[in-house]
Amino acid sequence: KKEVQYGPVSPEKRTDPAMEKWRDNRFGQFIHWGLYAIPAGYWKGKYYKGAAEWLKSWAKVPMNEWAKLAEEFNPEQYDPEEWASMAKQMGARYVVLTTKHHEGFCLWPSQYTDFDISNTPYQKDLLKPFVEAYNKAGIDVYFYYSVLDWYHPDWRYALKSEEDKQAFERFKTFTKNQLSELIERYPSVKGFWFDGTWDASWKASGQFSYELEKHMKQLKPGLIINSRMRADEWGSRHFDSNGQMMGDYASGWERKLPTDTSVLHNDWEACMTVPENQWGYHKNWEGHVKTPTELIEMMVRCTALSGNFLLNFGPKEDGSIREEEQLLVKEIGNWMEQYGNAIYNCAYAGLEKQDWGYFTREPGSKTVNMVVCNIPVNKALRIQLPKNLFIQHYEYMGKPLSKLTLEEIGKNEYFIHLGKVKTKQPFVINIQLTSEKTDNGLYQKAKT
Ligand SMILES: C[C@@H]1N[C@@H](C(=O)NCc2ccccc2)[C@H](O)[C@@H]1O
Repeated sequence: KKEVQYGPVSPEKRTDPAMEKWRDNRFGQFIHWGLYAIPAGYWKGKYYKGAAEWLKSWAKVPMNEWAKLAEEFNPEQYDPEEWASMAKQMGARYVVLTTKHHEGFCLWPSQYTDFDISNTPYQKDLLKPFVEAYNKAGIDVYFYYSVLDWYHPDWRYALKSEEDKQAFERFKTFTKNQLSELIERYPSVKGFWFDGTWDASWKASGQFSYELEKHMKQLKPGLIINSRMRADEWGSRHFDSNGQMMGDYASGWERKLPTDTSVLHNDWEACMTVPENQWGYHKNWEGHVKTPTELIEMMVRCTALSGNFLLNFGPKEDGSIREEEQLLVKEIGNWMEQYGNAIYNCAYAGLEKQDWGYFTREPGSKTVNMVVCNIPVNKALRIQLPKNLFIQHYEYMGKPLSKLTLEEIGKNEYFIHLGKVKTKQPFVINIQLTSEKTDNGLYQKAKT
């Protein structure tokens, strides 16, 4: 065991209402919006296949040239009410918006930099109407904030000299000032999604990130901060040198999902792109674009392992939403309308995973949701229950797709026979579990 002075600020599994709401939300909308949406993956007529919000890096654009984009930023079609209504239609219960990405451009008028929305043709604060619109829609607002800042003269990747250290001290003060400003200007914000914290300079600032987390939580009690914000004084990130999570949920799951129950120890969230790797708007998506069904299945997998799923949108420079993303709003929204109760407030059900899909359960409920993503060729869904549990009842959630029958095939082992079922989307079957072996559903057919 190492002596860690600047490790966790809050307990690993907070039980306060704000954190309980974070867990209950389960499904969030990520929004990456900034100057990078203007070039949208192209620079001087050349196509860059890398992530569009990193175009400055791929095209090796000097900052004074990149910063000129601010002179063009004028999103006439920006309508946060429309964005909020789409998010609500999709069934997202929280949103995470990039207030400042690695480029350093701020969507709000910050008193600590001139590289912000006030120095664009648009001029007005983009954040205030966004927060109001989403809160009005009943959606919790979180701010993404990149520590890494390509614009700020005092940013340093590493602290190699006394000059570096002095510059980075100024940068840390700037960072603390901006974060305090965001909390003071937008007090209904529920939390922060930190990014851009992988460089040596931040890994050498464990005590600072510890004190910054404390400071922010003093400014706003209940604030929720992701593990990616933190390093400890030994340079360990997300988890301190003794393996204790720092921050309120593990946020290392970027474009990848966990595959086993080892994640259950902490709250966690996976963030996901629709194409293989684009967060900011790119004019031409290359390669595989995930279908609504694929994304629904990812969301279900997260819920089944007690985690949140954060699906990314990249609005265009004018504030409009691309076709592919509008389709997701509609398709995922339809699914959530029917089956959202298998996601919201739900978590790991404690049952052995089966090939046909996922179990989810609202903690404490007798009802287990079986989310079927792969219908077996024998049309039978295998269930293996712990020895003291039996199936008391079973039925489709929502619209019945066929006549279900239950067969006991072994010790606490069952098949639910689907019969003839035709569907294009995952569907849900609810089972009621009981601990006494009464008419455990087997005799259900006898009643009808
Ligand atoms: C949430 C995403 N994180 C940003 C990113 O830079 N990811 C790439 C990356 C991930 C891990 C280590 C270094 C770089 C992307 O631009 C998105 O904002």
